[in-house]
Amino acid sequence: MVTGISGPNAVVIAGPSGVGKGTLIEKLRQEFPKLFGFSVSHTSRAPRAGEQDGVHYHFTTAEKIKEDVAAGKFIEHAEVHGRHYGTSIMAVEKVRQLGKICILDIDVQGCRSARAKGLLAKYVFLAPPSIQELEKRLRGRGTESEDSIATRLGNAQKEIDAKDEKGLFDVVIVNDDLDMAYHELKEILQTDIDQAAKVHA
Ligand SMILES: Nc1ncnc2c1ncn2[C@@H]1O[C@H](COP(=O)(O)OP(=O)(O)OP(=O)(O)O)[C@@H](O)[C@H]1O
Repeated sequence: MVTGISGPNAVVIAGPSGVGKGTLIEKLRQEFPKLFGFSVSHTSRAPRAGEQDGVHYHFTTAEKIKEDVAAGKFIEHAEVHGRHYGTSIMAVEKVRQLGKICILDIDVQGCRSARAKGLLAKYVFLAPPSIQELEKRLRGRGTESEDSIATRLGNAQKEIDAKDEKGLFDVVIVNDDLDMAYHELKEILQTDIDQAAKVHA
């Protein structure tokens, strides 16, 4: 259970790849540069040139991450090519202590885990107007291979089905018109934005 009493709650944004999570997060950060922050993840991979411990990542060992995951200290974790990554409850709590709204861009499984850990947050699901439009956005972004687009679309329906899971999301926003979706997102976060704005006035 996250116990921080001061500072705004976090915001969890989930939704299929290509729906526009990054785009909306960027809009929030541009409009409110001081009010939003990201948690620093843990990783067992070695730092790259210029990467600072505690800034870009908390660099640690696979054993320590596994131990902390077992102890329930992580909201989500994954092993990718033998390297461990994860978001600790403490890392999210640190952002709150700075008076900022911590943005978590995580998948549905990560949301379930965050809920189970009692992470205080607004849980937002971002849905595409249709699968066809999602495909169009993934292609339009120009970052994915055909294989990658197929994988992402294959995963999308399962993610979208989770939007109605009882007790998981506080709100579902359909990202059809970008400005309207952004307006809805800000409305959901208004209390937290006001709280963070007081700290950073
Ligand atoms: N409302 C919208 N209408 C049309 N295009 C949009 C809209 N929102 C986002 N896009 C475009 O769709 C593409 C995918 O958006 P974005 O990269 O933000 O998705 P994402 O959910 O963050 O994906 P990923 O999970 O793969 O990082 C981008 O090219 C973006 O400009």
